[in-house]
Amino acid sequence: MMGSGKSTVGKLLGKALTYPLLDSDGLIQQLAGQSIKEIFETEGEEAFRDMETEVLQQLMPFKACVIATGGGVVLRRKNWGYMHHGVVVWLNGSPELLARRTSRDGLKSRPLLGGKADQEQQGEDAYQQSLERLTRILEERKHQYAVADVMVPLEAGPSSREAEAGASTAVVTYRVLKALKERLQKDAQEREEARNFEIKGGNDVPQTMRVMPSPAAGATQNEE
Ligand SMILES: Nc1ncnc2c1ncn2[C@@H]1O[C@H](COP(=O)(O)OP(=O)(O)OP(=O)(O)O)[C@@H](O)[C@H]1O
Ligand SMILES: O=C(O)C1=C[C@@H](O)[C@@H](O)[C@H](O)C1
Repeated sequence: MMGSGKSTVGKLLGKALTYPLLDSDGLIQQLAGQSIKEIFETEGEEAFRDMETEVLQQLMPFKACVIATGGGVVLRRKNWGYMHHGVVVWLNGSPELLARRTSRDGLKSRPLLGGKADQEQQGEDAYQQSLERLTRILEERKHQYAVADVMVPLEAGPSSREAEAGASTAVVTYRVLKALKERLQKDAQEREEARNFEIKGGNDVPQTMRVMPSPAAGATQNEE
């Protein structure tokens, strides 16, 4: 989602893993020679989504890297085919937290939050507008985000002094690393268990697994 910290956390995660960070929004802007806001305005959202899918496809063969995708990448089934080549992380923050961050940054560069190109909105109005849109978008997408391999909450503990801003980037990055490790260990364990299956019941092939003559063959025999 917008403002969840994909670029910020992605950078720190890349450092911790010594992997490069590839940012799909950044690559689209470089290739198009336009900002995301301009692409939405001149070519429309569908054209932007096509570019996003194209960039994702190009990034698919890369291994040992962190990819920060745009938040709308979950919308196309085809994109999941590409994303499942890696481990997909959902940075899950409340609309209130995301609205605080995006409205503080200004909405100008975020077309889906209704930023106006000619006028920067900040303060309470920008917060309310951002909150309303983020709440709707998250509601629409939450089932798609839930397909991610790993979900990491962005909220800080209730007693924390950071409650308003959410957990710090360092804490979120630590949570991502921990969740990734647990997920990869669980996958490895499941693979190991699947490999060690046992065949019970001696050498006899169960009735249900025997190769039976096809009904068509039977019909031919009866006709003779
Ligand atoms: N853990 C954090 N604590 C406080 N502020 C944060 C944290 N993570 C990100 N931010 C701030 O939130 C804003 C959005 O972060 P960032 O640009 O990394 O998000 P994004 O998910 O890449 O956003 P978008 O998809 O809209 O480009 C930035 O101002 C960033 O400094
Ligand atoms: O959530 C979204 O649909 C978007 C998120 C941003 O990263 C950009 O990819 C773009 O503004 C759209």
